[in-house]
Order: sequence, then C-alpha cells, then structure tokens
Amino acid sequence: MTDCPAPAKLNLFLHVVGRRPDGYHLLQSAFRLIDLGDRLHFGTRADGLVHRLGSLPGVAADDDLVVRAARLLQARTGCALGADITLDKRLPMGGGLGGGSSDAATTLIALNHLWQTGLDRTALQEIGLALGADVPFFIYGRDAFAEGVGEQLRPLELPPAWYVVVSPGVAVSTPEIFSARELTRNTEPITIAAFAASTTRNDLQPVACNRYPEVAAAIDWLAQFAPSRMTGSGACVFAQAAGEDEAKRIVSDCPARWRAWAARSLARHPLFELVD
Ligand SMILES: C[C@](O)(CO)[C@H](O)COP(=O)(O)OP(=O)(O)OC[C@H]1O[C@@H](n2ccc(N)nc2=O)[C@H](O)[C@@H]1O
Ligand SMILES: Nc1ncnc2c1ncn2[C@@H]1O[C@H](COP(=O)(O)OP(=O)(O)OP(=O)(O)O)[C@@H](O)[C@H]1O
Repeated sequence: MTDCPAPAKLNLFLHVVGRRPDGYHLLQSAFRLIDLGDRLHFGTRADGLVHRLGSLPGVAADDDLVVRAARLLQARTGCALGADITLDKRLPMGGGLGGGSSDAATTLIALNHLWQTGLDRTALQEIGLALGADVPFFIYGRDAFAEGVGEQLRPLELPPAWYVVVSPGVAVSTPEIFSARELTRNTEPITIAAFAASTTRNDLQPVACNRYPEVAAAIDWLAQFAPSRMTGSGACVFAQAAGEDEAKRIVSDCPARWRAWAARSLARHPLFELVD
C-alpha cells in the first residue's frame, strides 16, 4: 500500500492531575491533529516476517514502534502474514509531536486493513495503548479531550486553525520529564466545557524549560507573535496564527538554528475511513 500518512499532534494544554500506583501520570489534555507528519509504506509478505526497510538513527529495528506494532497485531490476531515497512521520518524525534506513536498507529490501521485482520477501532486502540500512551488517540482519529493516561478520549469540536510549530533542535526524554521531582502533579481537574487556552497550561513545560534552555528560548521567541506553549513533553513549541499568511510569515522569521513549520489542523486522521 503506497504512502500512508502518520500525522503529528499538538497538546493544546496538558494538566497532570494525579499519579497511578504504577508510576504513570493521570492527565487531562486536548489533542489536536495537524497536517505535519511522517509517511510509511507497507508491503505484505507471505512468510510472516516483519522487516523494516532502511534505518532510523538511534532506534534498532526490534525497538522501532512500527515493527513492534506489526508484531503485536500478529500476536493478537494470529495472522500468518508479514510485512515490509518503510518509514520516511520527517517529524523530530523526542519532539512532543507524537511521531513514534503516530507511526505505530498508522501501522496498526494499515496492516489491519492489508492483512484483513478485522479489528474495530476500539480493539486497535486497546492494542495501541500497549505501545504508548499517545497511540490510542491517533487511532481514534479526531481531536479529543483526553483523560486517564491519555487513553480515555472524548470528541472535541474545534474550529479549523493554523499553527506555527517550532522545533528547538533538542530531543526531550518523556520519562525524564515525568519523573522530575519538581513536576506539578496535583492540578485541579477541569471539565471539558471549561477548556480554554487562557485558563490552561502545560504542566510539563516548566520542567522541560528548566532542563532544556532552548525550549524556553523558542517559547519566548514565538511569544512575540502570539501566545506560545510547549506540546507534550517537548521539545517542540507552537502558537496559533491568524491564518496561513501569518503562519508562513512567522515561519520565515525563524532563527536559522531552529526549524519551523506552518501547520493546519486536520478534522480527521487521513486513514480514518480505513477503520470500522
Ligand atoms: C506527554 C504525552 O506526549 C502527551 O500527549 C504523552 O503522555 C506521552 O506519551 P508517549 O510518548 O507515548 O509515552 P509512553 O511511551 O507511553 O511513556 C513514556 C514514559 O513516560 C512516562 N509517562 C507517560 C505517559 C503518562 N501518562 N505518564 C507517564 O508517567 C512513563 O514513565 C513512561 O514510561
Ligand atoms: N518509529 C519511531 N519513530 C520515532 N521514535 C521512535 C520510533 N520507534 C521508537 N522510537 C523511540 O521513541 C522515542 C520517542 O519518540 P517520539 O518521536 O514519539 O517522541 P515524542 O514526539 O516526544 O512523543 P510524545 O509526544 O508521544 O512524547 C524516540 O526517542 C525513539 O527512541
């Protein structure tokens, strides 16, 4: 199957409201799909092997979320088919844009279709959660208000928007941020109706800014144009623009040591219709 997109996400806000006995954090967040992303290509193999074609710097094939997703789908369904998978990596890794999670979600959706393993959306989301807290959202496939560790999802209706996304050139380790002693873990829960950019924040942002000064610098730079915030556990930061022209103008001003994109919201995951 040619060219399957794996879109990125933004966390419009992210509150840490508690911690589970296993150490995972209870969150509230608004997830938004955007039109930046990786691309994947899948070919079916009759011999049952799962092969990653090409390499991903720093990630061994057996650890790649794409390979792990394919093998987990085989294990859960007893499917005897295999796959050759090519990943065209465009999103920064450790960027808070959910790149690895989205790659895994696209793999589950595409192979469930190609292998005809017949799992519905809920079953795919359950498998996805074993791979990462963000994977169920990408399979859910639309903007969402998330609770739990990010797997309890409710639809959010948001107007279309343009964003500027800046990658400050550092990779932030998600476990490092969540395990920080100074992390705020007791933000008062809000209701979905009370969600507004002005009254929310990203609780992971102060921790990441403290440890990665380039994240703080990127937030400050972007704040000259519009209110700016970090997504996920960082390192990327974003701001909403008034429209495409403004987004592109800000991008063209970005300091050369960083990367910036103008990104549009996506109403649905591009593979939404492939899942029942
Ligand atoms: C920060 C977010 O990007 C927000 O969308 C996600 O919650 C992170 O999701 P992710 O990158 O898929 O993270 P995972 O691979 O599931 O978890 C990496 C590590 O982060 C910590 N972690 C993650 C999610 C969560 N709700 N609580 C945590 O404490 C755990 O130590 C975990 O071992
Ligand atoms: N296919 C993959 N793409 C990216 N990272 C992968 C992949 N497979 C495994 N990984 C590992 O997962 C780590 C996190 O990558 P990812 O790009 O998803 O981070 P992120 O954007 O910060 O995610 P999140 O927003 O979910 O915190 C990488 O540093 C890498 O070691």
